[in-house]
Amino acid sequence: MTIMFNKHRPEPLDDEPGNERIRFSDLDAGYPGRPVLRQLGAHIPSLAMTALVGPNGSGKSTLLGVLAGVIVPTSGRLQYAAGRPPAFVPQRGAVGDALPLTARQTVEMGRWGERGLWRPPTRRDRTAVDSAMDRLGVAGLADRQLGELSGGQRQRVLIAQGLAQQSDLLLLDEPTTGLDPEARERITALLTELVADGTTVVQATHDLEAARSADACLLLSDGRLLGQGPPEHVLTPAALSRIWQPA
Ligand SMILES: Nc1ncnc2c1ncn2[C@@H]1O[C@H](COP(=O)(O)OP(=O)(O)OP(=O)(O)O)[C@@H](O)[C@H]1O
Repeated sequence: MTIMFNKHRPEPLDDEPGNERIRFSDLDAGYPGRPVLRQLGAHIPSLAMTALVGPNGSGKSTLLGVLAGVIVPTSGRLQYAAGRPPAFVPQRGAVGDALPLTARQTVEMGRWGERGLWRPPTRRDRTAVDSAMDRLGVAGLADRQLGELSGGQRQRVLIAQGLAQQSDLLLLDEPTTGLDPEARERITALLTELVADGTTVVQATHDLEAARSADACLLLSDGRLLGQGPPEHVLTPAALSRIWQPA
């Protein structure tokens, strides 16, 4: 399983207007020999839900990886308002089914960044894990193997791992993709509650319904930013048909 903690020292915002959690400008990023993001400039509003939207391969996961600090931009500026390092919940498909981990062990991994890999868990760690599992309704699955859980259950365990990191900035890669409507609704409602409780949430999503209910959207196409702002301004029929028109 890839568990990604932000190890880099983030650059602080030079002026703190109070409503921006992350700001980036002229950002280029990608993989060796594969540039993806090109000259992106935008901000992530504080205490709000932001949806990253765009077709397959447009760069949503890459941008999340950059915001999480696990992909280093090749150029540009990336600044964070004061706060905890981000918690990153990767795509469910990126997590191996065959790993011999229980649901609880998976959530406990969320504490590694804070406590270090080899130190025994403290009471604070156990409380953080218990409370994240309760909140996601997965406490009853604690001893079940991750690989034998349903897609929705596994997704909730992964979000609990993110919550156990006790960050005020939660980044999620397609948290509702491939789930049935009930599981989707449950996760969407939980993310909305987290925002109300003071967390800034960013999710990459293919789910236009979820994107329309976000506070802000960044619309990506081919590694470029086509629009940012409230969903009703960004996800217009013209913009959507332009990027999703059949080849
Ligand atoms: N580890 C990697 N190494 C090389 N190229 C990669 C890697 N991961 C992604 N890419 C490429 O980078 C581009 C952007 O991928 P990314 O996963 O960011 O897009 P996405 O919008 O999240 O797509 P999807 O909706 O399919 O998840 C794609 O062309 C992809 O093939």
